[in-house]
Amino acid sequence: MTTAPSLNGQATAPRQPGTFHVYDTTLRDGAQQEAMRLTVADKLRIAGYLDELGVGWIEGGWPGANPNDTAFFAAAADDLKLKNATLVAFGATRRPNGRAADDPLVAALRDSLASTVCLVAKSHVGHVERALRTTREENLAMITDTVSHLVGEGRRVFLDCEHFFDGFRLDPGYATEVVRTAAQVGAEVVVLCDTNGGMLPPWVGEIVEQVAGLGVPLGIHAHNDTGCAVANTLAAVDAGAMHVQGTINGYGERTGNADLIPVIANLELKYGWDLLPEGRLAEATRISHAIAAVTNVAGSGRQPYVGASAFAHKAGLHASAIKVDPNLYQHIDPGLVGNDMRMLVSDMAGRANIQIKGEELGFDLSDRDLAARVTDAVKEREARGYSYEAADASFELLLRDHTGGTGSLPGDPFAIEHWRVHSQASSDHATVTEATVKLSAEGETHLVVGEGNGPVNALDQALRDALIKAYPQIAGYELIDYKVRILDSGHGTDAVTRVLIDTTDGEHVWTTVGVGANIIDASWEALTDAYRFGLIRGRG
Ligand SMILES: CC(=O)SCCNC(=O)CCNC(=O)[C@H](O)C(C)(C)COP(=O)(O)OP(=O)(O)OC[C@H]1O[C@@H](n2cnc3c(N)ncnc32)[C@H](O)[C@@H]1OP(=O)(O)O
Ligand SMILES: CC(=O)C(=O)O
Repeated sequence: MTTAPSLNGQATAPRQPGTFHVYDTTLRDGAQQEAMRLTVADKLRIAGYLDELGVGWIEGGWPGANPNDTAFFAAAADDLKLKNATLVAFGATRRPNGRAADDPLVAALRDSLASTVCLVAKSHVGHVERALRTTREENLAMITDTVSHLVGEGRRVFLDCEHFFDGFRLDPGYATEVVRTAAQVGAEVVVLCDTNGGMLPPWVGEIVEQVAGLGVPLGIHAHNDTGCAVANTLAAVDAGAMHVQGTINGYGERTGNADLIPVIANLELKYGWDLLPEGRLAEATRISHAIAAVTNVAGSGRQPYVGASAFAHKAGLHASAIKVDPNLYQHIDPGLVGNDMRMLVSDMAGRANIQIKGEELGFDLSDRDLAARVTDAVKEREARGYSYEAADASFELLLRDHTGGTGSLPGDPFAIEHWRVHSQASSDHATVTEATVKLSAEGETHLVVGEGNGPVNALDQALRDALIKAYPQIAGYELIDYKVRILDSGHGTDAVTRVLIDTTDGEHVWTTVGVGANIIDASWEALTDAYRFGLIRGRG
């Protein structure tokens, strides 16, 4: 373990495993994200992934608040076998002027059978008086009664102080009293929450440092409304917090919570602390993407550490230095978080991008002149509207043309003689589209007519029927996506059009691009390249 410098230039104290909590709230606060709806089965799968990642605590939801969360805790008690993590039930302090022992929502926490409970409590006088509509004293009594009741029932208790930072700025004495009270009656960690997400790192650091003087183990729960949730979390840690809360992919209410993966990765890779079990950080990218597949809410490609673009390089100057040493333009080795470096090909590419990408695809572009010719061709075609960043297969065909059919892509599988397409209205006013394609393949000529629900569909049908005679494997190809983008929309109906087509053979997916003033020309180019690429690669 190394000791890394903190922002103020002082050495950050290394923490030993076990003394620091990594607490995930994807299943509770993450599920508060707009349009997120997790079933019990989804929650069980996500809990499994979180356990694999190696977080210490998984907040599973609020039993008693809705049937789904109550059912999740029942299912978890039966089926969830966690190896690393402890499952936590979330809930609120009892209602004002009652008894925790009689409160139905506190009963649901007990009934959840979770060994650890995280209670949310008010720490902002405005919320006590206006939202809870009770007195400051009664709020402290609610905390005292609920924490001691659950501790008495054998539960470990953490306490989330809602709106702590705003509350502290308004009335530091009362906010501090809430922390002291909770700790005195048995809360193991008191978590300071930036519920409205309006804080900035220096403000968080200053307040946490003051509260840390109490000697109570502190946690941090930061929302991302200023775009500072991860930075605020680190500021709290620098000031003494020993428990970080966050969600995978930063899911959560409004703009989300602190994204737990960058929080962990920063603490492990920049501060040099060991937080996850050995080797688990290298699973972060896979697990982030697997959880996104379950939530059906994709993470951003630009997510730090785990995003598809996190180590993608587009600019020529970057690529030329990366050829010498990837570390010159990367803050870490992507493999440390299970991600990969990607080289992008576009009009911002220089020779180095083309050489690195070509090498990745099995082409020898070490000849400077050849690499320069391909670079020029890419720039010239991108200026006309092609986009090779999104269409690896078309880039591979372009490389093949420039390397004379050598490398991994030998000769052309078919030659088009001509094609035409026409649509006409039938007697019942439906539009019928027919396409004719004549091509030669494997020494034979095929003339085929196809019908479709539109010109592109009819052309695809005719092309497929013509090729299938020579290449039966085409039956296994499927066009899975077709995207059209108008490039100079100011031109109206005579604008240049870019078409991107995704094709699969059931195992691989490849993307081809076509460009033209005529949408059918653009589609035809992307379509023929899709079949050409699949057939050539199938031979290799
Ligand atoms: C900052 C956070 O994200 S905390 C987590 C928030 N998550 C959720 O709210 C999701 C789950 N919530 C729910 O399903 C519901 O709000 C329930 C079941 C908890 C409560 O539902 P209802 O009884 O219909 O009350 P409602 O939601 O309208 O209002 C919340 C009540 O809790 C009270 N309350 C708010 N915070 C607390 C607290 N820390 N301790 C005790 N009571 C509280 C409010 O004063 C209000 O009381 P009232 O019923 O006397 O007006
Ligand atoms: C508890 C919580 O989710 C918050 O204060 O944001």
